[in-house]
Amino acid sequence: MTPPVKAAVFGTGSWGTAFATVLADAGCDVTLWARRPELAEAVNSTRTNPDYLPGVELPGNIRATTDAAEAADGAEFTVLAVPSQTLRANLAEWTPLLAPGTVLVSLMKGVELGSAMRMSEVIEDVTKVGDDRIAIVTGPNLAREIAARMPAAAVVACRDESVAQRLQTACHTPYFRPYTNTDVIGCELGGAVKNVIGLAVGIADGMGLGDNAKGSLITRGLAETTRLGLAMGADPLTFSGLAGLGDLVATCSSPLSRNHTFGTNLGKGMTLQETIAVTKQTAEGVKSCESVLDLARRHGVDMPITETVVGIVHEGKPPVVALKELMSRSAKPERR
Ligand SMILES: NC(=O)c1ccc[n+]([C@@H]2O[C@H](COP(=O)([O-])OP(=O)(O)OC[C@H]3O[C@@H](n4cnc5c(N)ncnc54)[C@H](O)[C@@H]3O)[C@@H](O)[C@H]2O)c1
Ligand SMILES: O=P(O)(O)OC[C@H](O)CO
Repeated sequence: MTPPVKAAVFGTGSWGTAFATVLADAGCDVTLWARRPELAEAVNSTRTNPDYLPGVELPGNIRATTDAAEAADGAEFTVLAVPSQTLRANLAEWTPLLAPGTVLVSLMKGVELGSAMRMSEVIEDVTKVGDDRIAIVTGPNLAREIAARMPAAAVVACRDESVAQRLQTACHTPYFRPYTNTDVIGCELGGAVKNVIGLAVGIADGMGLGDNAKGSLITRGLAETTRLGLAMGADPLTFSGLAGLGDLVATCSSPLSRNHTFGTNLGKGMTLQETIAVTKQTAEGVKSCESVLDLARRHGVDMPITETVVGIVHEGKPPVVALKELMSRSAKPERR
């Protein structure tokens, strides 16, 4: 009998823990790295993650540790599930510990501030591992639903399709259906920009603007994501798939989305500081809206919804003023 695939998951937050559950349910032997000893201890002794996924029973083949070397040892897949803006510093510590030949897997949906790098680019930059050994997982995957074993499809993307297929097998369960893709740029952009559009839709919901506004923002949000993707060499078809439309719909319609909820609070009139204070987990779009706009400018792409979100979140623009500006932009054909 072949031994189980060994996977390490760095990050014991909502998605790290939920994806560890997927891997374990698919038969992998999973080691979960946690920052805090009390959380690692709680995972091992109660088989739950009381801080991030209370009430969800974790499989027996997940073991938590705060020892990064122990987690990384022998892992065929090294999964990274930390906030996008801390990844570079985290990886600098973990790189010497990585198992030889391991495939690095990003679960993150953000763009680095300053460098405007996608997460796979940060991973390549820090570890010097080739892009044929860097994969991403993305799609409509709200952690709490996945942890409850509710059905979802996902995308596993890697430039090397055979690596994507290995990862697909390692995380395929009766409730989690991963599809492979080799368009890493498109898949990563879909995941990062949908958080920004999720903020915009949340703001509109909080302002009570209705479902036509929501449908319009989702569609025009996808249009500006696709424009950026095209300028960066992505396959435009990726954006009508799970990493694009699929994730946008889930994020923009679910109260479980942190980005959507963050936007809703702003739209209802909370200040940025008040909204941050009530947000306990990572809402990537809050920081990545600036790096996505940076990317758009570097590529000469117009992204009015992203620009509007940056205006509201980082420049103190009142949502009603931002709405008026967005609606009074010059008239144009839909496909431009
Ligand atoms: N939660 C979801 O439904 C979901 C689904 C798909 C993708 N994602 C993406 O996965 C990534 C992680 O999200 P999450 O939901 O697990 O976030 P989370 O806020 O639930 O957990 C973040 C984890 O990172 C750790 N962390 C925070 N600061 C750190 C630091 N400086 N160094 C090391 N670790 C640190 C926290 O302790 C926690 O374990 C994000 O990019 C998010 O967009 C989340
Ligand atoms: O909670 P959010 O807004 O980070 O969204 C979670 C996932 O990315 C949805 O696919």
